[in-house]
Order: sequence, then structure tokens, then C-alpha cells
Amino acid sequence: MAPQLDAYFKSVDDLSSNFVERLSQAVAIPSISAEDERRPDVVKMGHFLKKQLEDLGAHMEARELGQQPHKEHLTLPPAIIGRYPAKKDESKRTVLVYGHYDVQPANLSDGWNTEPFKLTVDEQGRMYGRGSTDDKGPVLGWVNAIEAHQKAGVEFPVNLLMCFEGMEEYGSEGLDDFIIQECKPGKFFEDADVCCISDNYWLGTKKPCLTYGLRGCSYYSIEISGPGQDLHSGVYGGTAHEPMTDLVRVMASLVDEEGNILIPGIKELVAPVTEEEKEVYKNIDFTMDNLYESLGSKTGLFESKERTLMGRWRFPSLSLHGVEGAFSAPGAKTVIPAKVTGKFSIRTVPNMEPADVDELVFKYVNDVFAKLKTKNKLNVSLQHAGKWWVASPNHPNFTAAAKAVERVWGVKPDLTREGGSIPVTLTFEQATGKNVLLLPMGSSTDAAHSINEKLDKRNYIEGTKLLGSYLHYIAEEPMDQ
Ligand SMILES: NCC(=O)N[C@@H](Cc1c[nH]cn1)C(=O)O
Ligand SMILES: [Zn+2]
Ligand SMILES: [Zn+2]
Repeated sequence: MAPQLDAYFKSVDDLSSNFVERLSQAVAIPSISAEDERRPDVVKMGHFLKKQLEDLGAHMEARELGQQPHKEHLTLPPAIIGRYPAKKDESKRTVLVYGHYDVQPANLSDGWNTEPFKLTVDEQGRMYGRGSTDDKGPVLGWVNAIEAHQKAGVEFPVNLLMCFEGMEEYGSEGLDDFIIQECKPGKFFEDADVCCISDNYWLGTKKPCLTYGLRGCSYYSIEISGPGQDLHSGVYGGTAHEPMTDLVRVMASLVDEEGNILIPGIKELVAPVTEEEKEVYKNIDFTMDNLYESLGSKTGLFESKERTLMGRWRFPSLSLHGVEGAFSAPGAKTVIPAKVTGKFSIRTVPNMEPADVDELVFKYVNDVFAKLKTKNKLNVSLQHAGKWWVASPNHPNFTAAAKAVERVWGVKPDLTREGGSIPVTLTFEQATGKNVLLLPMGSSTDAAHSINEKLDKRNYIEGTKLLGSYLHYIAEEPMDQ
């Protein structure tokens, strides 16, 4: 395998400026799944990806997923699925890869130093742009790997099945049923031997990792309304129950300043931490400085790395995200908003069942609201939920990936869990019955979901080598599981 990989690596290096250009074209399409008016751009991005792969000879299909639940006027962006080589080679293993081509919202006015939808590369090779690390860079890594094999004249080692979606940042609407259907006998994904997802990050900036766990995410809205329209606070302040005042109290009652979730019963749903498990956190290559570097400040909740890692991977957390309908522009408008909707989410961990979490949340929010004795109206609802996932890293899928990491980066990877959520991971595991590996490309300082999101050029290029060499190692790894 060594000479083939050397030729492949040289090809990746030779094509590196084409790969940056490919990422630049992708970042220029503002495929924001959460903004209704950007839906045509999400669809455009899906077709861009399809065309890139068709140009390399892959068989590609854009599968419609129907209308968006709760927003039936919107058509969901298609699942872009494909197979490379176009005709299955029965003598080779089949690897199913997943990624997403939608991105989080971004505006220059949010505080970006550069235009978010223009890939801007600085002198250190940091490539800034929305979606660069989450998840356009990793998705294009698979495309690049195909191209580099072709240009190097190196035989592609596996059958690659691809599934790319355009709604991941909005709860993967419509995808679960699609995956379940397509994993059935005779369908597109039926013959997957293993699955691989590149959509998370290293713990720090130096050491690669392989990831075997994710937290789930249950996302809620609290709508409070009262007056028939927005009001003048000079005329009506002191005369009416104000929705914003009620909402602030309800939201403040959800979590304390130490990160403790204040909803009774939530803690009891969490699997107890074992003594054996505590050892795992000690051996992870992670420091508090890694945290401070990625936070951009020293505002961590805990002093120790072990407790910090557990806070991210092992325990639930509750975050307050924003308030729709509240006055948020600069200036000093003296308005009483008539209807406000607070948004928060709970990252869930084993053994929290989403339905149990919902029940506790709804009861608590209703109880807190009742105690306010306000005449306003409350409506608390779940926007979307995805379950946590924890798998065994003792599988040939992980062994092959570890060999690829050592070959490309010259170090053994850490085995990590992740605080974020990729709900379809569990769906792929259950629907295929196969092992799922998370193989990250970007690092802890990439600022996914934040301002100034970036992917280091080194991670993109070496990451492309990693994805390609993982396919070579998985092709050869003994596997009877
Ligand atoms: N790179 C994975 C990621 O960012 N996932 C999102 C998924 C999500 C959950 N609810 C809305 N989006 C995450 O926030 O973890
Ligand atoms: Zn992502
Ligand atoms: Zn994301």
C-alpha cells in the first residue's frame, strides 16, 4: 500500500490550490438552512456538490425529501446521494460517508473580520469563511480524495457510497426516514460495510482524534404573548403585564451561573459515572489552555481538564440561545414587545430519553410561569430533538482510521467524545447495523457556528490525505464484525 499512498499524497499536494479554489466556490454559496429566504442557495449548493462529483465520474442523484415540517410552504433541500465508482466493484468493501452542505447563519455585522461568504486565506494559511470547517471542507475532502486518486493513477480502494444533506444545522429534517428506507434490501445504501462521518473537530490544535460519542440535542421554544401589538413603554409601562419580563424570569430559572440545569429530574436521567471511566479523562491529551484558546478567553466553568471534558461530553448542558421578537437593534427604542419567543436547548447524554426530557421541561416551564401570576399566555414547545450516540471504538473501522492518522500525521490519535450533535449518526448505525466512525478534519480553534469560522489549509490538505488513506486501510483491515 505504501507506494500507492505516496503517489496519492503527492497528487493531493500537487492539486492543493485546486482544492482551495473548490472550497472557495462552495463557501461563496450562502447555504443557510435556518433562513427561509436562503433556501434556493441551499439547493444550489447541493447541485454544486452533485456536479463536482459527476464531473469525476460518480453516479449521483438528488433525492427530494418533501416539504419542511411546520413550514409547509418550503421544500426541503435534496439529499445528494452517490456512488463512486459509478459501477460497484464486487471485490471491494463499501464505505458509506455522510456530510452536510448547509451552514449556520452568518453576517459581517455579527463581528466577522472578513466577508463570511468569501473564503479569505491569511498568511498563516487560515482559511476563513462560513462552512469552511463545518462542513464544506470535510465534505469536499471526499471529492478531493477521488480527484487525487484519478490524477495519481492510483486505483480507488473501495466502493464509496455518499449521503450529503442540506438541513443538518436545522435538525436534519426529513433525513431519518430517507436513510431508513435507503438502507433496506435492494436500496441505495444496502451494501455499506462501515460508515464514516467527518463533521467534528480535534480537541486541540496538534493532535488528531477519532470520535466515538456525541451528545444529543433537544431544542425548545418558549412563546409568551399578551398585548395585541407592540406598545409605547411610556404610555403602557406600569399598566400591563410585559411578555419580555415574564420570559426573562422563566429563562433565568432554567440554568444557574455554574451551568447546573435547574429543571428537577434532569440530573436523575443521567447514567452514573464509574470509577473506571474517570481514568479515561485523565489520559486525554487536552489542557485548560486548549480550552482558553478556543474560547478566546479564560471564562471556563471548571479548573480541571477532567471536569471540563466531562462537562462537554459526559453531562447534559442547557444553553440559552436568543429571543425572537425582542428589540435587538442598536439604539434605545422604548418599546414593549407584544410577543417574544425564547429559544434554548439541552445537550443530552446517556441514558436521557428525549421524551422524558420533554415532559420534565414542559412541566417545569409551566410551573415557573404559573408562579409569576401573569395574565400573559405561554406556549412551550419542542422544535427538534436528536438523540445522543456512544459506540465502541474497538472496531476495525477505528483501527483502520488510527493507522491512517499515524500514516498522515505521525501520531496515534486520541479517542474522544464530542459535545455537539449529529443526530443521523445513530440513524446510520441502526439502519445499516454497521459501525460508524467520526473522523474529524478541523481543529478546536476553527470556531464552527461562531464568527470568523476557519479551516487551516494544513488540516484541509492533510485531512484530504487522511480521508483517502483511511479508505485504503479500511479496504485491507481484517473484519469479521
Ligand atoms: N457539526 C455538527 C453540528 O454542528 N451539529 C449541530 C446539530 C444541531 C442540533 N440542533 C441544531 N443543529 C450542533 O449544534 O451540534
Ligand atoms: Zn456540522
Ligand atoms: Zn454545525
